[in-house]
Amino acid sequence: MNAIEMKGLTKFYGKARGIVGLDLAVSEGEFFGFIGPNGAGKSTTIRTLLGLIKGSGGSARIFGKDIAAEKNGILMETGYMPSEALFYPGMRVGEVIRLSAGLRRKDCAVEADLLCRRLGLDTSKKVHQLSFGNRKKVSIVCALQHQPRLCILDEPTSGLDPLMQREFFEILKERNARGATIFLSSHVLSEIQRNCTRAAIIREGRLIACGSVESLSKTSAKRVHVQGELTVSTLTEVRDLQQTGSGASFLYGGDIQALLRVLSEQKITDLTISEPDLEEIFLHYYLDGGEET
Ligand SMILES: Nc1ncnc2c1ncn2[C@@H]1O[C@H](COP(=O)(O)OP(=O)(O)OP(=O)(O)O)[C@@H](O)[C@H]1O
Repeated sequence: MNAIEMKGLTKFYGKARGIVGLDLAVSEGEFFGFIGPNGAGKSTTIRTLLGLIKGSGGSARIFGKDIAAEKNGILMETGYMPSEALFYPGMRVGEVIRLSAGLRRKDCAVEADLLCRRLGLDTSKKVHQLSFGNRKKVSIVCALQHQPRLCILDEPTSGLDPLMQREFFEILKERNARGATIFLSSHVLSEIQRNCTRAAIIREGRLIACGSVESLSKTSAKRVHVQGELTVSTLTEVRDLQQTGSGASFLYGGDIQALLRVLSEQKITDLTISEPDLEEIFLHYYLDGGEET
């Protein structure tokens, strides 16, 4: 069963583009990454998907239910963590967490306590006195305490220190191992590469790639490191050219024979051609125009 299904999902803010014609399906049990730079449309996608803002076209389903018709039922089995961590000022952390559990009409006290201990969150503090990172922890507890079937997390790790990020992903992996579907938006490609099995890339409101993290890394672009004197001006499809002390490094998306011909005519002493990592794939899709899906 698909945990998430979008067909032609579109949102315009007046005349301004939010997202256009998104087709995306995420199967139940997946750990899915949603990648895009600032303003690409990640939050708009998530908010439209959850019915928090009204779409301008297309449809969205969660566990087969139409978001427009069955919003309350869907929200009961979904945990949503927004990218901002905003709460009513003056409330204590424990009160915010209990209020959030109350919205689900569920006693989540045991799980909330466990999450707070794992994240090192002091429930007696007032939320407005917390740092951004600690407010993000409150959001995590609110999103996960009712042990939802689907966790939709919008840039969840921004503001968390590296130790907390590690603990957070441990928690998500445990949930995922128990069957929960994780849908996570991020700019941090290394965390998508480490944790997700599939991912989609969004650019200017449109999906430009979707597939296993492994297959996304296998685009035509290669990372080329060369030692020695190098001129690549005769080659097209060269991106992200960086001169290093003794050579150069660049992303190459063109014909490999043309590359080898150019390199063979130059005074190079060493050559490495490797698969780019997700960080570099992202550059390929954004600098190069990428490959449309
Ligand atoms: N309330 C709004 N009114 C008008 N335009 C909006 C509104 N919210 C978002 N947009 C526009 O929609 C587009 C997508 O924004 P969105 O916040 O979804 O991107 P994002 O990928 O989540 O970005 P970020 O990583 O910065 O959070 C942007 O061009 C943005 O300016």
